[in-house]
Amino acid sequence: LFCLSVLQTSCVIPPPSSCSSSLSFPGTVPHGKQGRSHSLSSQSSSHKLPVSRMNGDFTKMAAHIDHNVEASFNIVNEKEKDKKLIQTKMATKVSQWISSRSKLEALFSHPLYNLPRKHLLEDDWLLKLKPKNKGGDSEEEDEEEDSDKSSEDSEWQSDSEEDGYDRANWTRSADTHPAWLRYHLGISRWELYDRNDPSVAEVTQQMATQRILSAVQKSGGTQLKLIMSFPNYGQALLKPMRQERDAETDFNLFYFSDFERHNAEIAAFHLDRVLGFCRIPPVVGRLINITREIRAITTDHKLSRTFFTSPVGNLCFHGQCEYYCSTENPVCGRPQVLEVSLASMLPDLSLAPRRSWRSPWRRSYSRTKLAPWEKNPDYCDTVKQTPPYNQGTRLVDLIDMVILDFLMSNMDRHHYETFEKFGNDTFLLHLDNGRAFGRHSVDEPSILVPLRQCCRIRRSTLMRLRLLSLPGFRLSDVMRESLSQDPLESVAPLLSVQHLSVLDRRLKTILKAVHTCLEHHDDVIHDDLQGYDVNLYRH
Ligand SMILES: Nc1ncnc2c1ncn2[C@@H]1O[C@H](COP(=O)(O)OP(=O)(O)OP(=O)(O)O)[C@@H](O)[C@H]1O
Ligand SMILES: [Mn+2]
Repeated sequence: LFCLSVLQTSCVIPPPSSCSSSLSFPGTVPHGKQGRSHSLSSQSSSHKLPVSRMNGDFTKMAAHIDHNVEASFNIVNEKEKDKKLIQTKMATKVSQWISSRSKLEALFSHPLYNLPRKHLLEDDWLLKLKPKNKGGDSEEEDEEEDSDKSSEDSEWQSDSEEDGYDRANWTRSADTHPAWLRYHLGISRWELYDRNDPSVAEVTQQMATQRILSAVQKSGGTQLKLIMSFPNYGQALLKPMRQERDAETDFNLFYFSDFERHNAEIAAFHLDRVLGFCRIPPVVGRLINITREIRAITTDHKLSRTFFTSPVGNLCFHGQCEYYCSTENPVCGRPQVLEVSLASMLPDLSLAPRRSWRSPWRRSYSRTKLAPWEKNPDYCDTVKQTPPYNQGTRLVDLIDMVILDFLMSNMDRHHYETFEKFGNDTFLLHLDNGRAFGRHSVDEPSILVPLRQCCRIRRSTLMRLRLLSLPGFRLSDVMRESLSQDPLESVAPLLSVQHLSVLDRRLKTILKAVHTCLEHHDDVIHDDLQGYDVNLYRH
């Protein structure tokens, strides 16, 4: 294997892709980000057991149990009753062991979640470190340069330990970078992050625990959001808890007049990852102290002016924004403690501009008007001929997003974004999921309309959905397990049992819709597994 990037000083054999759209064409040399950023390892900290290991363990354990049962039988041969009792005990043990086996680990070890990675060229990375002024890029020179921090790396340095920020001595070497920077440097044309990149777990862990140094309101969008800053210069987008997490959206409310939910932002990140997309920035839950971690440190005067104590003595604020920023719609602590979601910030727009695309299936956002797709059953025929949906993977990317949205009942996907650098050949960012998981008692069939009208789906997506419908990988089970990693789970489950179980129901509906498509059309499958031995990916 060889390594192309001028940045790297050593090469590691690249691991397979952890996310869906980063498929390589068979026969190409895989070239992963681990080959580019030498401090990154392909081992995930949270998923240590590959399934083959677990299967091995299972066989060993089964053999051990068999042996024990046999031995026990010899001793208690004459006592039929005891024999039955032991048999029952052993059977219970085995079933307990099977049920305690991690379905999530098994899922992420499945070949469909470890497809070979697409061959990445320099232009397929969102960001790159500035090239050196001096010629040459040998390892020795890199080290030499790293030690000579006062010259070329000066712009990465900060001596300012005032205000609580860390002293930053970032060089070209990845191990001097904070986790958020390593995560940013890992963003590629086909995925926002690599599921196995340890920096992603580190970013999440740091957002949940690091000291908060600053909190200011984020402009743009309609609801209250804060940008929080951490000592290592990382930042996160905060959305507060505004209603009980299990409160169902009022049936008389339109989709555009509903509060955002912090738990929906968290659960959406997990769902997107479980579906194998990796298109939502890492999100984590946290309990914050409104006085200490917002009011006392904010330099945002517009925000400071909105704090007040409620009649029952809870500390509240409402900020200033287009909707719901009023004394009638406060964000309140108990009495000062508030549940929030923290989403890792994407690279600044000045470094990585993004393009916002209006969804062709956008709702009318009116109480009376219908959107064009609601009036014309053949609407997709037009979309299919309209750039950028007429070539590349844009249409099936949109269908992936529709599947995510139908599962979590998000009707608010009016726009999606892409990184401008990558033009039309890139993944779609699934930002803003705060209005998802609002109702569990009903499903929203209109969210699935693009799939029904277009009848197109990626083969890899369909196969992963089928996998998630099997008892061994059941979507609700892997989601419960994935969410259990979030710190807020210790307060209360992030998704109630009802919200979890509707995931399985909705998954069935999606598979039925695809089945109906397959019965009536012959170009339903976008074959992104062409050239692969599909049997390898069957279950
Ligand atoms: N993790 C992130 N990093 C950087 N920017 C982000 C992130 N998440 C969202 N944004 C940007 O902030 C804008 C507002 O965020 P978001 O859409 O979540 O808020 P909102 O109040 O729900 O907006 P709207 O009312 O328009 O739906 C988004 O359009 C997006 O460009
Ligand atoms: Mn929104």
